[in-house]
Amino acid sequence: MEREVQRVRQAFLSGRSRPLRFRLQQLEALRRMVQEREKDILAAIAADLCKSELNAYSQEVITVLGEIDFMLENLPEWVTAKPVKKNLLTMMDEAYIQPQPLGVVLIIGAWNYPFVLIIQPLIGAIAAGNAVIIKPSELSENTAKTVAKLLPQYLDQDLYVVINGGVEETTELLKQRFDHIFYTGNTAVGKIVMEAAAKHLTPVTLELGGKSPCYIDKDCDLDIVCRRITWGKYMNCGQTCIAPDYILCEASLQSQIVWKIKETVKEFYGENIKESPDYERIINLRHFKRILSLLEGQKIALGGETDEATRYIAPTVLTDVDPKTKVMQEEIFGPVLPIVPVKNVDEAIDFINEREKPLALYVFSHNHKLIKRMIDETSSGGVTGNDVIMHFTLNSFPFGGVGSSGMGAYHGKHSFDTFSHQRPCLLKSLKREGANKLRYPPNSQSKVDWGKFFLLRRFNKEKLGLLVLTFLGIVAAVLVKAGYY
Ligand SMILES: NC(=O)c1ccc[n+]([C@@H]2O[C@H](COP(=O)([O-])OP(=O)(O)OC[C@H]3O[C@@H](n4cnc5c(N)ncnc54)[C@H](O)[C@@H]3O)[C@@H](O)[C@H]2O)c1
Ligand SMILES: CC(C)=CCC/C(C)=C/CC/C(C)=C/C=O
Repeated sequence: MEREVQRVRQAFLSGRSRPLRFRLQQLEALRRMVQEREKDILAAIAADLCKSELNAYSQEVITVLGEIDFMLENLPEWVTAKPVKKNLLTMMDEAYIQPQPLGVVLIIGAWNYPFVLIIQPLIGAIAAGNAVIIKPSELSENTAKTVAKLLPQYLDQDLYVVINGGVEETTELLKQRFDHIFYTGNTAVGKIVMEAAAKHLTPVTLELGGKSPCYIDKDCDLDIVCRRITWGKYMNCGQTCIAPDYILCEASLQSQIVWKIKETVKEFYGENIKESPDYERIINLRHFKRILSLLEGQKIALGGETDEATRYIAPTVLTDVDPKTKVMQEEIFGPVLPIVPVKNVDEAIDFINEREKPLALYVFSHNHKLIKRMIDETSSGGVTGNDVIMHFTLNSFPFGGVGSSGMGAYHGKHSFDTFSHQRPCLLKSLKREGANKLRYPPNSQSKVDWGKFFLLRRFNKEKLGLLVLTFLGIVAAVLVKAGYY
């Protein structure tokens, strides 16, 4: 492991990942890989998650292709140095911010969207000029193997390396020194990753999970609300980090919500859900049993049918759920939707704020003010009003959690920034030493006064004013040089 990381570091130190042209070439090669090997990629995802190729394409491949195109279009602008505002002391100097790669980045992926969750951060890391080690999830082993086979056929083999393995290999990997670790997965392992990173003072991005609430106001169109929630909750069989985890609403809305979700489930997946190509399965038996245990003692208003042999759990809704029960204590990550009755929006806001900060928050209402209030008075990684999931699709948004749902963010320019160091560069001349004397010892009251003038005074930005100030600066420099101070 150590040798492998060392090999990638040597490749980074060769400097070849840095030129813009190289980054663009690698991103184009990655796009070619996705386009030419689409069938292999879709087959692998399908095998891992019992997902139709159409769904794998729309949920994972489109996102990746969109992200690559966005990078190719914008990267030339992002990599250029950006001049910054100057003060009177640096007026004649060159001051700019130069984004630079961090070095060797480790990307650890999760199994539930096994392709996009490693390739989307990879795109950002390549765009920012880094070398990358990718550790896909061992639970989605078909995608892990496919990515390990395909990447070296298209990308630089020393700069971008896939290492497959489970807990043992990841633990070994985490002992190595990286310049950034980007981890996607559960919060408990997030803490392990952060602890390992702390040993080398390595910065981390943690894309974690949580219980994302969904508040339904009585002033809304329940048909549309329930269709959107059904889509977001049961997509990927509920195994989506930003799926609505539970519903908060007035008790009287529950029966209508159950009825409308039932109708929508029929519309989406037909009479025999097990035969629908659009309904996936639970990733493994451990998760299957974990999800079943959440149903114990609950009032099942819809679904509840299961089949252990195929790890099938029907789209399920629970009503009148007691917040103290197990289903409300952990992220569900399966097709089970509890409804917790609350009296009103005030109680919903308190309910959300009494718990860990979620990765996403959803609120449905015709009342725009109520939506704004919910946003103002709560915290979550992201929010979508009157829909679910959709904030994920906008790459102008930073995607990430807050508090226990994660730290840092990515997508589009945010990925580029995450994997870059914004290096401040000030280039002075060895001339104009007169003005510099102001800061050299021995100090004096008049030097302090000039220092205050140069550094603390706020001026309006009119050009004329600046000219006057520059003139004053020159006079001060001349006076200092001539020894008047
Ligand atoms: N925020 C996001 O973008 C996002 C996306 C997907 C999933 N998630 C969250 O991830 C969770 C589901 O994923 P998961 O954690 O079951 O995925 P997982 O089991 O695939 O684990 C994630 C990664 O952590 C590694 N890992 C597991 N145990 C480890 C250990 N002890 N030490 C070191 N590494 C270890 C695995 O090898 C894997 O690569 C949910 O909580 C979900 O909300 C978040
Ligand atoms: C809008 C469509 C068709 C797809 C969105 C795909 C999606 C929800 C991807 C999720 C990726 C992600 C961060 C998953 C977390 O578990």
